[in-house]
Amino acid sequence: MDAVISKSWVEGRTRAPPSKSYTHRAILAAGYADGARVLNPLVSADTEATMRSVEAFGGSVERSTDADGDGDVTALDVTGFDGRPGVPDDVIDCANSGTTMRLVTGCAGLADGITVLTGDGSLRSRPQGPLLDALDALGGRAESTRGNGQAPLVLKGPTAGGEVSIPGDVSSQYITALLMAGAVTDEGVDIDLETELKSAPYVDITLELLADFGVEATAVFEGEDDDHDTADATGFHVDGGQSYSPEGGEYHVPGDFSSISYLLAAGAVAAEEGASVVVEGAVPSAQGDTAIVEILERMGADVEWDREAGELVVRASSLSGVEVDVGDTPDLLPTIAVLGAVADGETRITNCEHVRYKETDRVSAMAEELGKMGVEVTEERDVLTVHGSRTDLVGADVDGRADHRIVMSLTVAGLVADGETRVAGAEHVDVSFPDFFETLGDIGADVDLVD
Ligand SMILES: O=C(O)C1=C[C@@H](OP(=O)(O)O)[C@@H](O)[C@H](O)C1
Ligand SMILES: C=C(OP(=O)(O)O)C(=O)O
Repeated sequence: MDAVISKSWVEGRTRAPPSKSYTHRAILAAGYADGARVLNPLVSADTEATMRSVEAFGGSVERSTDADGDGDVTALDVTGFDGRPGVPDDVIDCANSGTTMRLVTGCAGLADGITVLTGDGSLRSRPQGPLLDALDALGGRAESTRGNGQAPLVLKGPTAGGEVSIPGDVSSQYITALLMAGAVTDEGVDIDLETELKSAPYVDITLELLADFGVEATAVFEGEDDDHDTADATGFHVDGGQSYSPEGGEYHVPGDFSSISYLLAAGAVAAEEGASVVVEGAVPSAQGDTAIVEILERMGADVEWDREAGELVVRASSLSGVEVDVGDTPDLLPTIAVLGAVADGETRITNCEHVRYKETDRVSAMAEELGKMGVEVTEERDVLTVHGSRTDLVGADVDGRADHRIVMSLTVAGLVADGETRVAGAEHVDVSFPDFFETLGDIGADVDLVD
């Protein structure tokens, strides 16, 4: 399916979809528990892969829908496997979801037998090697069928826990996987980081959610580190023998700031003079991607965040290029690249090598696709520089690379490009923001979906 976008103004009130990262963790944590009710879940292709996984280990997931009959899922009632996952009857298909594959690898390490994980072509090309080595070091067995550190994966437990060392600059999801599983091992898990940690706020999300499920895990710091920024951690620790149990038996998922970034970007670049876009459901949480608010401010955008009300307002703004380090916030790169294309001057996106290990190499993808729209972009291994100017953007046929974030960010670029922009692979928004096109349409974007 293609999305065909014409230059348009946006204005109005909209709502953030629930967080993908919190939903994955909440479903799996409920699986590790006796069970729990997950309120305001994101139901998307990726989180459905995590639901299937919990079911494969012996749990169940029931959906409750709105009384108004619109089919919106308001809660997931998860029956858990209480820290002891069973051996799955079949291969688990993690589809396009890196989070599912990594977090479920940790869980598979607890099962007394073999678990096989696979996924789509993109997921089968992403790096799993360090996590497989960690599981081996903990006394389990973990193999890539092709011996290249990529899925399909064959995993054998059970592991009792122990000490592992792992790089921190490939994926923080390895740490999340080991902490979530480590809490229900006999001995607990000590993780020593071999390199600096990238995507650190995602580990903060994990620590926050674990605490809400009554599980204690901590970052380890060396020396005189007073500010205790997780990005500076040298390791992590979780005691074994813990039980997952959220207060009141339920957990509420906050709005998703990676998804919000497209709505804010749309408002900043395509709201008419005097008009605004308001995003509800923007409550503070551990999400690193809340940085989009500060990035927009630095670019000169007129944006206000009422944290108490969970409401963001952005107005028509003229933007200037800035330098942004995305070490903590890899998922913002496509949004920032588009903002940079519209802004005057140079936007340098630094510390971005790990953004190449996503659904696609997003550094190259944004350089090439924005290039097709007339934008001058310079790509280095760890830096993407966008030489922006609103007047340079021209509509073009671009490829969403079967990657939800590339599709959504190029759609936002299409709102300000001269002429028609056609983004191939529009259906992939179902990974994190299934209602993306409807939401944009509701605030005035001229977008048609065509087969
Ligand atoms: O743990 C998570 O929920 C995520 C961690 C990040 O990945 P890496 O840690 O692999 O950078 C992020 O890019 C991904 O979208 C979600
Ligand atoms: C990289 C992403 O997710 P995952 O790693 O779960 O595939 C993403 O949502 O941008």
